[in-house]
Amino acid sequence: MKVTASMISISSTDAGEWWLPPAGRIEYLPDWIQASEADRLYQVLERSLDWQQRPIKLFGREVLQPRLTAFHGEPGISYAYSGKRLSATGWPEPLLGLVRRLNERLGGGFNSVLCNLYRNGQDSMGWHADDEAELGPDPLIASISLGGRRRFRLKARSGAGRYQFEPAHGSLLLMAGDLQHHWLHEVPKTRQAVAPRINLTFRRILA
Ligand SMILES: O=C(O)CCC(=O)C(=O)O
Ligand SMILES: [Fe+2]
Repeated sequence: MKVTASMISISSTDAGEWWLPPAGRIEYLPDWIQASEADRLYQVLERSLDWQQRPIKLFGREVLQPRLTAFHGEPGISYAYSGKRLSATGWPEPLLGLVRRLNERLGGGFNSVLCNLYRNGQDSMGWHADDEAELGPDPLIASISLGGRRRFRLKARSGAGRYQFEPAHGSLLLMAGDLQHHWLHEVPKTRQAVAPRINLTFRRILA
């Protein structure tokens, strides 16, 4: 981990757990999925999920999200996201294997996954916290990255700190504790040539 004045860069090969002051925990596991399995997963997911560029409400206006998304999970689970409600219809095969493994190893009770496909450097996700009421007060979010490397940044709501790193192909990032109360995260646009990236954020949506 490289520390500069206001920015902490976590090397993407460093496995570890960090407590972010004043509160919140992240844990990064670069080799959660073996490279050959991660390659296969990327290809299957890119080909088989129903990727769509969905509209969101931004300052009262409808605009298209700058990325493609898909939502899956136990039938009946739905998720209100940026003014839209997404409904799950079940687990396609490759996602079922992943959620079972996460639930066995982490006990997170994950019942849904929001899938993001960043087609190029112009696709992005703006500053936000995963703090919807239906995730409960201190959600555990399990975020798997596949494909190209993109910058993932965290900034304290108080302005007191920033972290950034580039989650590796096949890596798992956990966001836990009261992280979402004190920190925002984003995947910024970049002018660099970057390969497409899939990110899967597994969540437990409370009834
Ligand atoms: O693509 C990422 O790494 C972040 C995704 C994310 O923050 C989300 O889906 O809420
Ligand atoms: Fe998020």
